Amino acid sequence: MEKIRLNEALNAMGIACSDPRVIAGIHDDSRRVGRDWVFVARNAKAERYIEDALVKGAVVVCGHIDPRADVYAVEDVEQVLRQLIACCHPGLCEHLLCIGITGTNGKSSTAYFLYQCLSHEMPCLWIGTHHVLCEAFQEDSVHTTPSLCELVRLIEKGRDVGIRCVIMEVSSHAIAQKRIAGLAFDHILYTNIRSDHLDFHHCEAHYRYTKYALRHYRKAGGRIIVNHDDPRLRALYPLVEGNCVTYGTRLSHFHLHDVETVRTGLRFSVNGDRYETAVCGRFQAMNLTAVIALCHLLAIPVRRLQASIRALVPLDGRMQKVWTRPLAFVDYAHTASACLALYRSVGEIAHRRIITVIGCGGERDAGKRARIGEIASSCSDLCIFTSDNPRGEALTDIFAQMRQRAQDNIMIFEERAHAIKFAVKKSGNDDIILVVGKGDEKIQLINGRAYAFDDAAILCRALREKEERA
Ligand SMILES: CC(=O)N[C@H]1[C@@H](OP(=O)(O)OP(=O)(O)OC[C@H]2O[C@@H](n3ccc(=O)[nH]c3=O)[C@H](O)[C@@H]2O)O[C@H](CO)[C@@H](O)[C@@H]1O[C@H](C)C(=O)N[C@@H](C)C(=O)N[C@H](CCC(=O)O)C(=O)O
Ligand SMILES: Nc1ncnc2c1ncn2[C@@H]1O[C@H](COP(=O)(O)OP(=O)(O)OP(=O)(O)O)[C@@H](O)[C@H]1O
Ligand SMILES: N[C@H](CCC[C@H](N)C(=O)O)C(=O)O
Repeated sequence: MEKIRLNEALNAMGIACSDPRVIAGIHDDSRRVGRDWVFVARNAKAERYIEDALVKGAVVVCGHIDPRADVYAVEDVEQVLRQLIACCHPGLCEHLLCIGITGTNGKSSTAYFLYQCLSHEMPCLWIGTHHVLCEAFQEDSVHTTPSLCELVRLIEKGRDVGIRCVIMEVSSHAIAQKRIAGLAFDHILYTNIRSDHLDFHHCEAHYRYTKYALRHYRKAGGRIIVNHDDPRLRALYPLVEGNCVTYGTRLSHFHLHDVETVRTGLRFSVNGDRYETAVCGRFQAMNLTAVIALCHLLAIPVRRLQASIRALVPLDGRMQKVWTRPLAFVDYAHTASACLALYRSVGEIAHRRIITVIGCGGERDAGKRARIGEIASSCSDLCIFTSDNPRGEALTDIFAQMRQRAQDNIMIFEERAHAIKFAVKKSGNDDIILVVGKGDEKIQLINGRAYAFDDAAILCRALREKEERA
């Protein structure tokens, strides 16, 4: 961080200030600030924490005139926040290899695989939905892409421990809310664009064009790595003037072929080179092809890549096999397209029946619930609808929407743990049990409270108890 005086920084933005203290840091959360920090209260809710920040010795920037000393009123808080960060953290991404990953499904899987492959080459930092991870430290995440202030904090923290590469998942919310303002990526990778978050974006075109807008955050010469199978991504080509590198099962720069689902994971070829991995799920072959394309751009030899992919540790909660007889998986599909990919992958494994436990999150895109209910019930022999982070919504409303186009093989258990136990009770040794929607989440959010909850642990316990009883 540069040594910038408060008066210099604010005066440069036309804000009167004569305070010459050196800015120690900038944050929009009062819990993160200390002496000589700038706390930027971005909205009315945040203004409740002005006193908290002042007590800690911070100065405050907010959108309302406030008579207290050390509080500066500005017209456009968001813009001042971005300018302050640009001024105190110039070139945040310089001398770092920065890779942004976006798409409806597969961001975390792709990012984690890439993190593992690139960590053999240089120290990396992965910023994603559930984890911020590098060799020196690990933090839990709340969002797929943290706020701008948190991103700056994490990248600076990573720089302090010597990371040379940042792999970041970028959500559409983050692009729309400019959480990545001032960041620049060497390469941007698109997994796929389907439908999600229409509660926030209101229409698919807005969602899609928001995702496309990530292209503006490229460093000069940066490449865009695109899933060529996806027609919504092919529409991106004219916008990026020949800077695309394509991958997919259609004719592409990195052509995926001969995918085999085996009991031990996957085998597949890219441009004639054979890869094998313990990662499960046909959909992961596409994510891995994206990783291979990117590693190729970084001049990593195929031999080394084959070895890295053979050694990959799967990401918990993504078609995670937790039991073998019956076969039981935990998966994080929470969009209709992810559900389709999941059932396609599972369908390739020999089985008698498929028993699914699934729910849809509250206070998220309600428009996807009917389609998810339809897919899950029509692809299962028995389908149990249950809770998945209802947040502040009534479960009865969520179930009503999930049932709209569902088959008549559904049952409803409000308690997710009961639903899982019931699925286990009904299963036979040759069946497949799928527990879908929460992946490796460790909490269940109900009415503003977070309760400890772990699909994999509950499923394993129920299966173990059943086995012991038998
Ligand atoms: C609609 C939306 O984007 N809301 C975001 C917004 O909420 P908010 O303004 O209501 O925040 P709040 O938590 O009530 O707090 C108000 C303010 O007080 C501040 N505060 C709070 C407490 C305190 O002690 N001191 C303090 O200063 C907070 O930093 C915040 O600035 O600002 C908060 C702080 O940055 C975000 O956590 C919050 O994301 C909400 C919770 C959210 O869940 N967003 C989801 C939809 C989201 O962004 N999801 C995507 C997922 C995409 C995907 O993976 O597919 C994501 O990027 O993760
Ligand atoms: N390439 C893909 N195509 C279709 N579905 C996929 C693909 N990759 C993953 N999925 C599905 O999406 C689920 C979530 O995967 P992952 O966490 O990698 O995606 P994500 O985009 O990071 O999700 P989130 O938006 O919640 O962060 C998986 O469990 C699987 O069901
Ligand atoms: N990153 C996604 C995850 C949703 C997962 C599902 N379990 C839910 O809570 O809706 C989101 O926040 O929209």
